[in-house]
Amino acid sequence: MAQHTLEVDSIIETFGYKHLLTDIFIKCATGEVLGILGRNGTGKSTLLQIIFGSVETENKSIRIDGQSYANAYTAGEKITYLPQGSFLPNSLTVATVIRTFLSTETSRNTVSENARIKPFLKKKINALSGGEKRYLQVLLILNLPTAFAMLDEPFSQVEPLYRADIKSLIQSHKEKKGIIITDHDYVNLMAVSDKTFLLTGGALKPIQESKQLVEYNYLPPE
Ligand SMILES: Nc1ncnc2c1ncn2[C@@H]1O[C@H](COP(=O)(O)OP(=O)(O)OP(=O)(O)O)[C@@H](O)[C@H]1O
Repeated sequence: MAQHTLEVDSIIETFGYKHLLTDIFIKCATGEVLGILGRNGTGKSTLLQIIFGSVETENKSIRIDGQSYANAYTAGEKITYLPQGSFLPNSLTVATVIRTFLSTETSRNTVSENARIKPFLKKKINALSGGEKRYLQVLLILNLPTAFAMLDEPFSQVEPLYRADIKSLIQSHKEKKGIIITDHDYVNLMAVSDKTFLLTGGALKPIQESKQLVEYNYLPPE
């Protein structure tokens, strides 16, 4: 199996007087899931978009397999990003979306045959519930042939049984990818992540156990 490495550092992002990101260092390899927690507005989505290349920043260093990228999304099959909001066109059917989004027969079949998706193939996207849409999007993104996938709130709007499925999907796809996720569901995020970080004060702090989340004022005191 091909091994890939994503290295991120030297990111500086400031909005007005607000220093959002100042001290970021990420190293992610094939087979790893990195989880990023953080309070609302600490910059998690902005960080993922900077890595992807869809948000400009004052300074950054994004390297994949040692090569620097200004806009990693332009670099073919290197990296993909699940945004926080839906990217699915409402007027298309699920079957059409799968055909349009995925280019290989194998990946199309994998998604179409998924037990949760199969009953919806003829439905239009706007007829799916929020959680059904989220599940489909996670499945599409993970089935792209990229070396890295970044998932912004994959558990959002999703019922507990779907969350368990999404955790299994992430676990199975990490065999071939490096995966970075951010979410407010810290229990599922920590369960699926090999390494967890808390984004606070512009920096990523390594988290080994949930009591540190209380110390950093992310979780209320028990
Ligand atoms: N283009 C912009 N101009 C000014 N401020 C911005 C811009 N984009 C983001 N921000 C601010 O940067 C901060 C971080 O936003 P971001 O969406 O990255 O946070 P987040 O950690 O993902 O939050 P949440 O958990 O609520 O999704 C917010 O305070 C937001 O208002």
